[in-house]
Amino acid sequence: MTARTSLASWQALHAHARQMKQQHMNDLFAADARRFDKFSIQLPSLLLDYSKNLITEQTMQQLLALAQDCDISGWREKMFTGEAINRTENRAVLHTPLRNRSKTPLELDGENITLQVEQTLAKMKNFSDKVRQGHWKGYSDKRITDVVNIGVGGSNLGPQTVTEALKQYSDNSLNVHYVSNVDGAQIAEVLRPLNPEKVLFIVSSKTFTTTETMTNAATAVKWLVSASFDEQAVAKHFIAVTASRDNAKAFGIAAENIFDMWDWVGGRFSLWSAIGLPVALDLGFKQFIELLEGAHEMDRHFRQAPLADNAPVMLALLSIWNCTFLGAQSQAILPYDQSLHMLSAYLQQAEMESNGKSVTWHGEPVSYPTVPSIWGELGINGQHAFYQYLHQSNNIVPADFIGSVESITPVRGHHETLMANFFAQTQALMSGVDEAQVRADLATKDRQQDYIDKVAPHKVHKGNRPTNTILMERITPKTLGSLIALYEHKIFVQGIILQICSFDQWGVELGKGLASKIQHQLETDETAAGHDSSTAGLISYYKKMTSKAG
Ligand SMILES: O=P(O)(O)OC[C@H]1O[C@](O)(CO)[C@@H](O)[C@@H]1O
Repeated sequence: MTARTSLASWQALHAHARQMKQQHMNDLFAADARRFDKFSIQLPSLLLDYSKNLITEQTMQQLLALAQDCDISGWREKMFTGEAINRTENRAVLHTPLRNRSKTPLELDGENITLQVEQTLAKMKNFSDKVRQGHWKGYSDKRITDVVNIGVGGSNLGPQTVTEALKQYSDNSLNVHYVSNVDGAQIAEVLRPLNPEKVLFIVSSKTFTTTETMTNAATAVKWLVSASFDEQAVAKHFIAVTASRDNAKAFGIAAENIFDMWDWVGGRFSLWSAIGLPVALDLGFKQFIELLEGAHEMDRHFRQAPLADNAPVMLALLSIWNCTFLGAQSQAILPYDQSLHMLSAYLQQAEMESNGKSVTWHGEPVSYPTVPSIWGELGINGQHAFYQYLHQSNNIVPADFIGSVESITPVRGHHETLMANFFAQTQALMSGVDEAQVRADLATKDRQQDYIDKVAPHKVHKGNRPTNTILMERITPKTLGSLIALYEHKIFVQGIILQICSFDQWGVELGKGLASKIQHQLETDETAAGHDSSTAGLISYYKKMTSKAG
């Protein structure tokens, strides 16, 4: 297969990038009154405006040529039809059938995937209805009031991001809590106010081997049994979501309390599977289905829209343009809607665990930057914290601004203030203000010349900082489903163009292995052998201090 760098479209983009670095977006906007119309895409759930990027029509044509050379359409079909595109693990990548509300039949290795998905959804419906309606009883025959999801990474971030985003849609039948950190402080804090008789634990782990999750789950079992004095209580208070029934059963979860997921669903793409059960418990099954419908709507757009009008494809191409060709190293996710306060953490895992890699599909070193580091915060909080850096540092940080036309929780006067900032920031990042303007402005304020000379350079904003604006109609289960699926497909397209294996995560294994060896050394008298002097020194110091404290 041709290396990306030897494609004519790739080389042409490099040459074009050199020219574009000399351009300013202000001039591009001045030269073309139709820039917004040309560089925006309107979908039922959202509007994507990407006109505030350092692009021209030629840039977009060249990026689309690259997408075609990389056979995005072909790879997209391979994903949707279940080819084993997760090469290193030889697995299909099938999060899309989890939300295929058209229920299009799909077979994989002789198994009817659609049927398996529908059966699990039916089990989720029965279970969530039963718990929400108070028919599922704890060991002392009391109804469940609190649900604690124990899981980490993809088994936590998806459902928690959605639960937080859709709080306003909950009827508060149940309180849903999340425990992900193995720092005992978190589980202790979550359990402290809860009544064991009324708590249901969901142990969510695709592998059912993740140390942090298993440690938290074991603590939860002890907490329950020490209150109920009955090992049998576990069957009424613990359920599991996993691709490993055997591991869940070995842990002590009753077979009928296990919800299946499958190896063809990646952890960070698993929100749509039974991993989303806390969402169904919190909001009701109907709203969980609406979330799936929103994602399915985006799947259809991604699969059917021509590449030039395809929102996920555009987001991916622009990220590659900004990072691989123009040299940006990080990207900010800046939601202005309070409900999306966990979105940047969610997308951090989705993009960085997928594409933060440095060898190609063929195991050769990649010779170009792959994906940026993803970070972010609610926009308004960011404005009063790190936006200084976005506006005036020497590093260019492309940013996605995400806001809603309508607030879910309208409070008179607030939304306009919020959205005025939302629109102002992308404008300021794009247009900036040059020294002549700064000086003219200070002069109109009757400032002394020596003050103007001193301050003017500090007030210059170079502008020309790329942003995408995603304007949602309103955050609902459906539009949120679409938004998340938009980014999932963006990540897929990035991976194909950059020739990265997006669906494995070998990079998390090395640390896991070392931690288990070190844990043994912490818990026993074994000396901290087999480490570099820094790690050995730290472990010895820790052991000395804990033995003093003990
Ligand atoms: O669901 P599991 O198997 O507990 O894994 C949790 C998370 O851990 C990771 O494997 C990374 O350590 C993620 O990919 C995954 O989402």
